[in-house]
This record gives sequence, C-alpha cells and structure tokens, in this order.
Amino acid sequence: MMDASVLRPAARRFALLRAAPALGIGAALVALALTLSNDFYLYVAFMAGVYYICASGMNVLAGYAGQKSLGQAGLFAAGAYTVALLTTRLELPPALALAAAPLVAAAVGVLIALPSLRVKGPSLALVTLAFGLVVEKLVTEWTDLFGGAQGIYGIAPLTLGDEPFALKHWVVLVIVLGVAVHLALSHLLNGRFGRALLALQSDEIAAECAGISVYRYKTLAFVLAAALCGLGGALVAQQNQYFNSDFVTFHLSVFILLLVLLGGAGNIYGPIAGAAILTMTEVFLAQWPSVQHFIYGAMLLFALYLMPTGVAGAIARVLPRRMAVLDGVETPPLTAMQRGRAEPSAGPLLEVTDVSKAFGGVVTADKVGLRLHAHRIHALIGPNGAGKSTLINILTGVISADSGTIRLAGQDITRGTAHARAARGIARTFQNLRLFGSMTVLDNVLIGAHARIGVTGREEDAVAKAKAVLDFVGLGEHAGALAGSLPYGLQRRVELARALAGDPVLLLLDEPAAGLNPRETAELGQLIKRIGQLGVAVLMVEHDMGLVMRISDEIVVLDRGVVIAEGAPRDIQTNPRVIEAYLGREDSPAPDGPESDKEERPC
Ligand SMILES: Nc1ncnc2c1ncn2[C@@H]1O[C@H](COP(=O)(O)OP(=O)(O)OP(=O)(O)O)[C@@H](O)[C@H]1O
Repeated sequence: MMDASVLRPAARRFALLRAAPALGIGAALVALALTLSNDFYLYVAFMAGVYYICASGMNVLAGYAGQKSLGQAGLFAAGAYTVALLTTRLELPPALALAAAPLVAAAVGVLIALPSLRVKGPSLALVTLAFGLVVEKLVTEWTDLFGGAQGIYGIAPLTLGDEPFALKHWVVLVIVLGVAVHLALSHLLNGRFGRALLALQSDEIAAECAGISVYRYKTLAFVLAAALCGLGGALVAQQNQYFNSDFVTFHLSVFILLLVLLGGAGNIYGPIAGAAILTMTEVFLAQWPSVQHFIYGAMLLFALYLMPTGVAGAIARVLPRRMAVLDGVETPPLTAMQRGRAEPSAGPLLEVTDVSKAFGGVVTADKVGLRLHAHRIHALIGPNGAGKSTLINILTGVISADSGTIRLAGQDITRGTAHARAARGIARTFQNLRLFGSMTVLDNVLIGAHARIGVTGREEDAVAKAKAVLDFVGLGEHAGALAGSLPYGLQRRVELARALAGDPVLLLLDEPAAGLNPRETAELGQLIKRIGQLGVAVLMVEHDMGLVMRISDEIVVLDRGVVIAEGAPRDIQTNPRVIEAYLGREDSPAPDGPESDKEERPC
C-alpha cells in the first residue's frame, strides 16, 4: 500500500504517458503530410482536421452536456468573418486575426447560450436553428459588411517568412491544433469538468444538488463549442483567402452535429471517428452532389436510431473497460466529515424560521420552524401529502420558499441556489432515486464531491476519498460497476455515498428505506447512525416507523404543512395530535413504534 502523496510524480508520469499516443500519432501525421505532394489529398486532410476541431467542440456541447445545437454554422461563420474583416478592413496581422476568431465566436456562443439555457430538447434545437438561420440571413443580406454571395476576397493567410502558407503548412497546422485540442479536451473531459457535464445531461436537479452549477457548465459548454467552431471557420477562410455566405448553411450545422452523433457523442474519440468517416464520405459523394443531402440525412437517422453511441461507442463496447480506480492507493477509513466537526453541544446547525410555501391553494409549509443539530439524527414524519418532500426541496434550494428564513451555521442561505447550498455542505438523497445510471458508481460518488474537489483539486486525492466513502457504505467492490446496473438496494446506497462524498454537514434523506427489504432497512439504520457519529446532522423523511423510532434522536411531525409536534420518539408515539393526524388518514400508518415496520407502506 502506498500513500497518495507518493503517487504525485507517478501521476505526472502517467499523464505524460497518456499524452504520448496522441503526440506520436500527431508526429506521424505531420511526417506523412510533409511527404504528400498531391494537393487534393492535402486538401482532404486539411478539411478532416477542420471538421475534427469543429466536432470536438460540438462533442463537449452535444455529447457531454447533451445540448444538441443546430446552429453551429453561425459560429463557424463568426470565426470566418472575424478573420475576413480583421485582415481586409483593419489589415490586422493574420495570426492575430486567427487568434481573435475563437474569442469572437465564443462571445457569440454566450449570446446563443443565454436563451438556450431556458429550453431543452426539441425547443433547444429550434432556438439554435433559429440562430443559425438569422446568421445565414445576416451574412447574405448585409452585403456592405459581409459581401453576401459575392463574399470577401483577399483574406490574409498565415505566412512562413514572407511567403503565404502552402497547403502543406495548413495541414501541419490543423494537425498541431487538432492534437492540442484533443489533449486539452481529454484532460478537461476525463475529470471533474467532463463528469459535471455528463451529470447535468443525465439529471439537472441531481447535478445541482451535487454542487454543480448547471447554468455555468452549460454556458461553458456552449462557449467551448463556439470557440472551436469559430476556429474551424477561421482556418477555412484564411486557407481559401475567400469566404462567402454560401458556406453558412443549415446543411453545415447538420453536418457538424452528424460528425459527433455518428462518430460517438460523449466519447473523446468520437469526433476523430466522425471526421474521418464523413470526410471520406464527402470526398466519395463529391461526384454526386444531388444525393449528398439525402445520404447525410440517412446517416443521421442511422446514428440516432441504430447506433446511439456512434462508431467510437461501438468500438469501446468490444474493448475491455479500463477501470478509473487507482489500485494500491491507501484509503484511510472515514472517521469524521472534514466540515462536520461541530461539538454535539454547539447551537443548532440549521435554523428554519417561519418558512411557508403554497402551490396555488395547497399550503405545503405554513410558518415551519426547525432546528437541526450536528451529531443528531432527526426524523421528519407525517401523513401523505403533509409537505415533507417539499420541505426537503426548500432546504436544498430545489424550490424557493415564499417567506421565512433558513440559516446554516448562522449564515442566511434562504436565497442560495441548490448548488451553492451543496457547496456549503447540504447534501441529499431523493425519494425517487436520481442516480447517474449510465456512469460508474465511482463517478457518481466523484460527482457528489464536485464542489469539495474544486477547480484545483487533484483527481487522485478525489478518487482516494471517493473509495473511502464507498468502503464506508459497503460498496467498495462495486466502484467500477455502472450505477444503473446494480440491484435497487445498492443503488440507494450509491445515492447515499454520493451525498456523503461532498463532506456534508447536513444530510437530508428523503425516504431512504423506500423499497428496501427488512434486512436492508436494518443495515441502513446502522449506516445512518454511523453517519450521525461522523458529526453530520441528519434529517430523514421516512414512513417506516420502526426505523424512525429505532434510530432517531428527535422527531418532527408535519401535517398539512404545519409542525404539530416535535420531541423524542417516546413522546411522539403518545402525542394525541400525532395519533389523530395519522388515524385521521386511512392511507398512513400511525407511528406506533418499531413493531410497525412489518407494515411497510407502499411509496
Ligand atoms: N411542484 C408542485 N406543484 C404543485 N403542487 C405540489 C408540488 N409539489 C408538491 N405539491 C403538493 O404539495 C403537497 C405536499 O406534497 P409533498 O410531496 O411535499 O408531501 P409529502 O409529505 O412528502 O408526501 P408523501 O409522504 O406522500 O411523499 C401535495 O399535495 C402535493 O401535491
């Protein structure tokens, strides 16, 4: 066994080793390009490189963040017209213009991100489609600036000495840029950033509650995709030394999306496969331009219906899966949550005062007051529809209260977003499981640690801590399994591990025993008690009265949004208001002690 700190130089060597194949292939491609003298082949290679650069950005947006944009032609145009206008109108140096192109496209990307953040799925496709059409119209009609179909001539290319770049130099440049983009994106996407994007694609609410700012990450994905598409456009404009509105078509937007979907969305190698296959297809179909659109449409349908993981995904399925787990790294047992070290005798960790919430005429929280303490297990019980889940949603920032205040460790968090509250140490599980099912158990837990890891955190430390959390909940051997493939009881534990991974000070559990058998419920009870002993304040919404009475230090009873009782389990069992609230409803069992857990309530 070795210590994680010993691993640092090894990890650096490992990173270099990971970069070696891309650098080697890049060097081989450069050597090959330098031997080529046929302009046609060189041009095909250049366009393959440009398509790869555009597709790799689109993969971040569509493949990882799940935002299928149909407006990339507009961003390609933003880059192309930037170099065109900067070099012809302002006569700026071509290298400076090329560097400016992705920045201008990124700024346009922010503009399209803003409306797109409010919509999803087909509506998102329509918003981005509209953007592409607006740009197409703009560059066609505003002839004074963009030259319309006549285009802009005399775009200054890059130079070598005093000579303009030959086609061979452009090919070398796109290979160098392609390798750099690949390495940068591999680094980004195979870590915290990529996990966050995949998480928000899978479930935005669960991602927010794990500490991920969905808004910020979606915007970043739009910006990256825009910058790389703009770079592609700029390269084409400078290499051609000409650009006109005929380049900016809906067809181009579909083509860029197809590069990703056919190659393999959400796979770092997808854009390489897409660019290789579609460049070849384009060359082949050049003799029959009339069937080009038909074939691309058919390929899009094929990719969407028959090969949802694309070519790279299909290849990955037959290759042995590489485990991200660092074997041999010592994982010290969890003895305390780093932030959950408040003394048991300290004041309340969470103070809820007069919180109210109504949906139309339904009042789900009516001046609710609550005080939760570190090291203690609190249960929130009440008949169906009492407002328990709503209160959990209010405390975690998933929905906002109409009035009242919430203070965590003395700080007002009433208006804080869900991800900001998660970053402050409020973690939760959900009544209906919200796992990232197609990701590994380890990745689910790492996503839970998103805010704690931070931008500067080291991946191997995060993995070591995630493994410690998995061992703590008894899932160590399942780290590499896909979360969605586990039996239901284990999936519930994965959600619990994800919540614990962020070092919470407060853990909110929404019906953690729902769907568990009696043995699993008993084990869960033990686990929750151990979590309390780590210094965490636990609030558990639960209908299994056996579990509630066995492990709770304090119980709060909610009925129709009103707190009708609070106290020790023994007091609650004999409280007449509580008995009346339960017995008044046919669908809810009365809280009559541990024996009642044989009567499991269907959820
Ligand atoms: N987003 C919403 N819009 C409208 N009504 C809602 C919304 N969320 C909850 N409600 C209503 O608020 C009431 C309380 O629901 P909530 O899910 O909080 O109750 P609960 O105590 O958790 O119930 P259960 O034990 O059955 O899960 C219900 O009448 C529900 O229909």
